Amino acid sequence: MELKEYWSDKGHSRDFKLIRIGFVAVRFRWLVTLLIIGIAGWIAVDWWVLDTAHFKLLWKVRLMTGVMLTPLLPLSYLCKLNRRWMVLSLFALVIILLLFNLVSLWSFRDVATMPAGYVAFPYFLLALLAVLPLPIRSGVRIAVTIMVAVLATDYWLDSHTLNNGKLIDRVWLLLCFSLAMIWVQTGQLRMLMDLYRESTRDALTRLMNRRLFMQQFAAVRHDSKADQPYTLILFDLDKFKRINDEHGHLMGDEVLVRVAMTLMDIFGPDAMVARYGGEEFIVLLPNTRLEQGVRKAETLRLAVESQPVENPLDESEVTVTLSGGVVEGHHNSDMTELLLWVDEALYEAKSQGRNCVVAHV
Ligand SMILES: Nc1nc2c(ncn2[C@@H]2O[C@H](COP(=O)(O)OP(=O)(O)OP(=O)(O)O)[C@@H](O)[C@H]2O)c(=O)[nH]1
Repeated sequence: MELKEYWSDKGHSRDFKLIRIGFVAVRFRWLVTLLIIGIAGWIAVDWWVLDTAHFKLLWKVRLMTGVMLTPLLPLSYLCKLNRRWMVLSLFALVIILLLFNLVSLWSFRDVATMPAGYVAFPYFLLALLAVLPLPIRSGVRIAVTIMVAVLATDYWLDSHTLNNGKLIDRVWLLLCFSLAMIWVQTGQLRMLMDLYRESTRDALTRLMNRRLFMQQFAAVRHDSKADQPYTLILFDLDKFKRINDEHGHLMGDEVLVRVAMTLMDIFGPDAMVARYGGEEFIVLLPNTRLEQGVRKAETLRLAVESQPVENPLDESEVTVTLSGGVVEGHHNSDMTELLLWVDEALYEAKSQGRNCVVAHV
């Protein structure tokens, strides 16, 4: 995992972004529910520990905060669909809670006599936000917003000076909590990413699996413009059963891994390469015409044929060949039909004696 994957979600795949946002939305909803209950429920503690005049002011502030937080519950369902909504909801949550903190601290007037539980709210908030699997950049933004707001509140309510021991203690403690929050958030992001990779990658070749490929295929088809065709190529290793039978399954596995690496080398990062089935590989080339797709498929076929695979056990070598079918798709093409046609083209290549590429026209 690269550092930039932790830093921001820019490099994340569209599919993973949606999954992460869905995950954040559910946790966000629970967080808001917990805060509404907790902030309103604390009225009982206020009644117990505060004098009547103070209590009469603070219970209204608590109820008002609960009311302001409530619209975030339905908003969390929109977050699931769109990153902007998620950012907006998180921002609204932090601002409402910082306002609550400001009014609650202001209501004490004399900061020196304030009970510890009330001063601890910003730390509690940082701890709660750690449950969200956010990239470091988002965590830093949240931490900076909370830190600036808390220090400004302190400055305004307390001594009106920045040269004050208590303020330095506050900064130090806020920094520690912020770092802990970012550390836990990144850990959650990493866990989510690992789980996602395990569920979308083929265990042997590390190519994307069929499930993810079909999602990506649907997305490319949906996004492609009328004048931007894409090409689908289906490859199948020739007489692969014989390799397994004559050289063992370990060698068969080695062949699959080597072919997967050659596929990645030839088609590059813009193509979507997946293991479609046992010894079948599928490639989607966005913004590519049929002739270009056929040329690329030929390049791959020649590369595989010219690179014998070494047996990891006895260092003998096996020459492998594959056949391919190619089809061109458009934004209004039917996915099932395209898959059927590419399969027919591959079948035709097998019928023509294997080790060749056939285009569906
Ligand atoms: N080693 C290994 N073999 C696999 C794997 N997945 C599928 N196979 C084998 O792939 C073989 C596919 O054989 P067939 O479908 O008969 O096709 P073929 O021998 O390639 O013949 P043609 O496709 O007609 O050229 C079977 O023997 C499967 O056991 C795998 O992950 N590892």
